[in-house]
Amino acid sequence: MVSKVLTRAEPRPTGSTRSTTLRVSEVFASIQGESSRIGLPTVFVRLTGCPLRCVWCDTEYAFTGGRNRPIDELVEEIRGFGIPTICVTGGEPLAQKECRTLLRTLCDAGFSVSLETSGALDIDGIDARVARIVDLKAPGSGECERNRLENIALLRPTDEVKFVLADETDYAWAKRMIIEHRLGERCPVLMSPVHGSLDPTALAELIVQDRLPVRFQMQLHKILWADARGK
Ligand SMILES: C[S@@+](CC[C@H](N)C(=O)[O-])C[C@H]1O[C@@H](n2cnc3c(N)ncnc32)[C@H](O)[C@@H]1O
Ligand SMILES: Nc1nc2[nH]cc(C(=O)O)c2c(=O)[nH]1
Ligand code: SF4
Ligand SMILES: [Mg+2]
Repeated sequence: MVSKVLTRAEPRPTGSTRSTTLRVSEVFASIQGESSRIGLPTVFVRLTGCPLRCVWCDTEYAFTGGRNRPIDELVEEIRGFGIPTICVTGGEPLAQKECRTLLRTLCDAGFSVSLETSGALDIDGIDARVARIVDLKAPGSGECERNRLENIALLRPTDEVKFVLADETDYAWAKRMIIEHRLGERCPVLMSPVHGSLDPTALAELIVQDRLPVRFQMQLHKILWADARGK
């Protein structure tokens, strides 16, 4: 039998994840509370930092802090949960350019990966195996002018567009966006009330009344665990 003899260290593959780090706020297992994956046991990777300031953001603690973590160490921790479904979120995950390396590495490792992103950054070039959940920020968020409308043309059927609505003015805006950009023809469209702001029943009634081709959602984890961190 011929065995391979190593006489010197093998060169590292380019794009090594050993030296590549990401600033990470938290890693935890929970039930997916949003998107079409709602209800699935999921490992969440929350990256630190966000260039937006949505007035109703429920994750302000992720704007700062966290710690720098090598991607390979992060993937090992994720593997340790024994859950095949991963959600990379933040903060705004795409604000760190190495987020794309993490997404690819997780896909290569066989995980089913989704990404929660604000829609303010370029979603081009992200590994095609990732389900991109792209928010379109309504006026009530205070960040509407940050929407990167070029992202719409990049959406695939495996992605999702999401509207988080604070009031009926936001709803009317979202309805116009869906019609104007024919969003329903590109991918599933989600609509949620801002937690504690727009009455969920009122939103549900509007959707039925207008026959909107969207999926209504409420954040399942808040029904289960209120505003607990790491849930
Ligand atoms: C915390 S953000 C992180 C990912 C990315 N920055 C974004 O905005 O999509 C994750 C999701 O939570 C939603 N979210 C944040 N605060 C919320 C609230 N008070 N009520 C309902 N959804 C909220 C966001 O709209 C987004 O879809
Ligand atoms: N359970 C649970 N599901 C979620 N889906 C998306 C979340 C997020 O913060 O991006 C989230 C979250 O924070 N918790
Ligand atoms: S983009 Fe996401 S993380 Fe950033 S402020 Fe808005 S909801 Fe919060
Ligand atoms: Mg959350």
